[in-house]
Amino acid sequence: MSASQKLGNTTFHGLDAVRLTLPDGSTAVISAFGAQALSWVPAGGGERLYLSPQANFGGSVPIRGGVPVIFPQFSERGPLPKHGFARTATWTLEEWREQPEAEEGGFACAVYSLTADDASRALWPHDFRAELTVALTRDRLDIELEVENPGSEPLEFTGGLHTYLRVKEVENVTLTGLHGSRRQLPGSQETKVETGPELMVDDEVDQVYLDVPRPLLLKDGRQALAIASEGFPDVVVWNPWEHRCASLKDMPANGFRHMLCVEAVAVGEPVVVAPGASWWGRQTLVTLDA
Ligand SMILES: O=P(O)(O)OC[C@H]1O[C@@H](O)[C@H](O)[C@@H](O)[C@@H]1O
Repeated sequence: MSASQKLGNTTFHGLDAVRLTLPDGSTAVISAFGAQALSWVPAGGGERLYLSPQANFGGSVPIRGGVPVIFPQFSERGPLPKHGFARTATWTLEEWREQPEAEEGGFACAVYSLTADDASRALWPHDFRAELTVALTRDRLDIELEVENPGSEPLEFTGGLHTYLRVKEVENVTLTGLHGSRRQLPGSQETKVETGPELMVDDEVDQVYLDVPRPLLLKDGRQALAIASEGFPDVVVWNPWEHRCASLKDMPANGFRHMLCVEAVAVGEPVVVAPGASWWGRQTLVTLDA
């Protein structure tokens, strides 16, 4: 099955989207707007991505939740709009496939592309081709960003996958695997080694961890998630907590209780892609539920 001219096989809150389904009942939904995964439900389980009930699906502002693609600038660390322009661009759907007969319960994927155009060049005067692939297999979601440099100068960017994980109650969650990594202090280049054996969230957290060995493990009661990554050296952990959440128009007042962003990013050092070369980074989520 291929979608040639269409932007998906369904709509989601009015946006063109692809819904991937496996024979075991696992599903994922990805919108062409932002090439953003908006839902992932492994077989027999519940939703694992947080999508704000007040998210704006108008197609011009970022969607609060799922897995926004941050490119070519992380946050406000440069002159571009916050988190770059890829999350507010409509990507081209190159292909979607469902292979229910594939080994180990089937395979499904959707592939999107985004290339430089007049609008992107006005902000960022570079040629590029980005490809975002979302692959669904049993118990597992892989999201991969590939960036090609068709230009004649090196291409430099920061960015990543801003994954909003759904949790039952954030104060009861533990994130393991950051111990020993360097944590960048807010607003500075200084770093401190993380000494805690696991991260617990009981206040606003907005931290960049540099060169983090993977996988990480997120435990949420009887649910657990392994968070692996290749190509993205750094991790951002973000929860706005009560006060900042109240200032976000597209989050309900208690939204912060049900989400934790564990982002696979390249932030400490920009990615540099040589002319004619390409780079890729991937985040893999695997359910390990009891
Ligand atoms: O509200 P936005 O633009 O989606 O950003 C959300 C958060 O994204 C995180 O990645 C940043 O570290 C935070 O500083 C930021 O607040």
